[in-house]
Amino acid sequence: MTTPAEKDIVIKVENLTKRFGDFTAVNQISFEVNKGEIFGFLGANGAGKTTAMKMLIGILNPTSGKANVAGFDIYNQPEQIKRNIGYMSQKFSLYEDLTIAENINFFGGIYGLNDDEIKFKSEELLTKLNFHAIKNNLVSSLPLGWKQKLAFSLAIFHSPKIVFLDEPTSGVDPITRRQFWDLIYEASHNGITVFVTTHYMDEAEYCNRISIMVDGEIKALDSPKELKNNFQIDSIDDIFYLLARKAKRIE
Ligand SMILES: Nc1ncnc2c1ncn2[C@@H]1O[C@H](COP(=O)(O)OP(=O)(O)OP(=O)(O)O)[C@@H](O)[C@H]1O
Repeated sequence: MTTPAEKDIVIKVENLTKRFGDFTAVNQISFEVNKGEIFGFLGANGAGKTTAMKMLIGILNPTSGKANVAGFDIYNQPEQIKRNIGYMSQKFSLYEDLTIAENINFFGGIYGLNDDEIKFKSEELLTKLNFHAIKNNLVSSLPLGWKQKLAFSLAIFHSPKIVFLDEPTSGVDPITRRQFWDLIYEASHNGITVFVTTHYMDEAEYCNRISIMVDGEIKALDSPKELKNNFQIDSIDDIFYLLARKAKRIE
C-alpha cells in the first residue's frame, strides 16, 4: 500500500550510477523530489548533471541503481516517462524558421492534443506571454529571453507532472531571468514539479531545495536556508565554491 507521503514523491533515485568505460560520470546518487517542488540540481562543469538528467528522462541507460520518475521505472517504462514529463535544454527545441503560432500548433500536435485543446491552450499561452500581437513573427526574430519563455511554456504545454530544465536561462540578463522564474513559480504552484540545473547562484536561492554535485557525487542536499545553517556560511555561492573547488574533474 502507498502511504500519502510516498504518493507525493515524484522522483525517487537510489544509488544511480553511470560509467563510460572506466570513467564513473555519476556515482551512486540518491535523492527524492516531491510533487510541486522546485528542485535545483547544481554542480560545476562536468560534475555529471546532464548525464544524471538524461537517465531520469529515459534517454540514457544507467549502469546500475534505481530510479522512478512520475511513477514509472526508468529501465522498463521510459516511454511512459517521456509522455509524463516536459524537457527544455539550453539549446531548446523551438523551430526558428516557424512563427510563434506555428511552433505552438506543432508542439500541441506532437503532444497529441486535439485541435480544440490546442486552440484553447494556445490563446491562454499567447495571453500569458503577451505574444498576441507578434504571434505571426518568426521565432528567429525574437530576443533570447522571449524564446526561453516560449520554450518553457511549450515544455509544459501538455501539463506534464515534471518539467526538466537544463540551464534554461543561460545567456540572459538578471531581469529577464527573474521573469522566467515567475513562470517557473506559476508552474510549481499548479502542481508541476520543476527539476532545474543552473550555474546562476541567485537562481539556486529561488529553489525549494538544491543538491550540489561534485565529481559525480551529491555532496550537499537541502533547502538554501538549511544549507546555510549547516555550513554556517551565509551565501549559496560560497557554499558551492567550497564544495566545487575540491573537484578533481576539470572540464
Ligand atoms: N558519452 C560519454 N562518454 C564519455 N564520457 C562522457 C560522456 N558523456 C559525458 N561524459 C563525461 O561525464 C562527465 C559528466 O558530464 P556531464 O555532461 O554529465 O556534466 P555536467 O555536470 O552536465 O556538466 P556541464 O555543466 O558542463 O554540462 C564529464 O567528464 C563528461 O566528459
